[in-house]
Amino acid sequence: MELSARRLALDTLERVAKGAYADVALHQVLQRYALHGSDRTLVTELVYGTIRQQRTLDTLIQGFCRQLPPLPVQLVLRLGLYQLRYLDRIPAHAAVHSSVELVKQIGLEGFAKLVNGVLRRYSRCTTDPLEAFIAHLPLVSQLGCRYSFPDELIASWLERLPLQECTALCQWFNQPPRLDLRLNPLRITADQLIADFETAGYGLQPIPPLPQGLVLSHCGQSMQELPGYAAGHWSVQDRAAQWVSHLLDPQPGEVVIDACAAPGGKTTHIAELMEDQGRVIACDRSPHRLRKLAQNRDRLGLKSIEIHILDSAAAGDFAAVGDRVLLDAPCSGTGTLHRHADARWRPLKRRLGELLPLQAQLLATVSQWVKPYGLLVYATCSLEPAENEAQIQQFLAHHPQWHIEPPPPNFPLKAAPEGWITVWPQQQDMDGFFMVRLRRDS
Ligand SMILES: C[S@@+](CC[C@H](N)C(=O)[O-])C[C@H]1O[C@@H](n2cnc3c(N)ncnc32)[C@H](O)[C@@H]1O
Repeated sequence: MELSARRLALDTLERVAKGAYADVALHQVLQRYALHGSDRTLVTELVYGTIRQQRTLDTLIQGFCRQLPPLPVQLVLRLGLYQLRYLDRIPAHAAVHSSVELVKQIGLEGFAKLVNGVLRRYSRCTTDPLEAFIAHLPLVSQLGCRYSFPDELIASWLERLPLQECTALCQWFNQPPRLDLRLNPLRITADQLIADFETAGYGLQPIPPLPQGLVLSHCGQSMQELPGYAAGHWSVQDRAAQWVSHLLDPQPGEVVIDACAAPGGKTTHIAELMEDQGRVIACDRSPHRLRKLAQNRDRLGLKSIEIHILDSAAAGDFAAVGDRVLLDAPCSGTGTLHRHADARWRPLKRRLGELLPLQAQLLATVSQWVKPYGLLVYATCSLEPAENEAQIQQFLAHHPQWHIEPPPPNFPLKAAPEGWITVWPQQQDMDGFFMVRLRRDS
């Protein structure tokens, strides 16, 4: 059974190598073969782990082989080395044997000796061979190979963090993501939800001082199989993302516009905080993602959310309509690299070239949706200053009728002197985020 799990992991990795998103490719495989329990866990771990550690694994492969083998063999080697290096529960002989069998199974038996040789040499090493392979590289590339990140991300972090912090950030992003839930107070109490999970064999702990936040101790199941999902008792949302809606602080009866709303994590939180009273206008340009928002809204039983398919960068539809507006902008996602195993490999500079003008245009347009003296919250799950601090400075320079309103003094996330909040994962043990409140003066 374990061998077939590895074969499915290999098939998924091949699809990702051809350009598929890792989560989409994995989801399709898990669905098609109806995998459950330990097989599901193993395939997920092998796929995400191998993609995440790709640069480290390739550095090892290059160190052991004179030239890189063809891609399918390289993928088998990555999988084998991943098991040897990162998975304590798989004995070395099993990792080597199953990799040799795997390369035979895909019709490349001519490479069985190479796979056997590389994995055996690695498993016999008494010290980590990686350090010798990277010793001659500059510091940025050494860190990139050791923690498996592209040089451009490491270089960007080193501009703002001391070496020790940068290392801690890399290590934090290489941990499997934790699962935070947000309970729906309109449907259930925290005590009841914790009791329901306990009955089903799961530990659920509150996350003080976050009012609706709960952390799940472990999860081998898909979300839908956990207690109370279909009944709308909770949503999945990281604690950092939950703080964004608290910074917005929507009140019952208000008009609140979520300009980039899908799939609705924050929209539904906003409606819950408003006790489902008032008007929550959820806009997004992606009909597919908005369908997910509609499903979440209906599952959670929220009536105050209306959905609009539109380009929020262009639309003037809601001039001075919102008491509060949230712009949870499309961004590089460099604060959530642990959640999307392949995200770190998307070229940052090229992505910023597309995102920065879009974010600026979105800010310019949706700021007009705020009533005089109303509030706008700008948020990203990025750690890149160009998408965050610089974007806000540029907005304020061109919009003198706006100013930053720092969070209230009792707000648990500490703000910079400028009034914005940057959440560094390695310091605060939550997703990386940027959030800021802007007040319209007139
Ligand atoms: C960071 S995600 C939003 C996540 C969402 N707020 C949540 O908490 O679930 C950014 C969203 O912006 C949307 N988007 C990108 N460009 C847009 C535009 N010009 N107009 C409206 N939505 C846009 C994307 O489709 C995506 O759903």
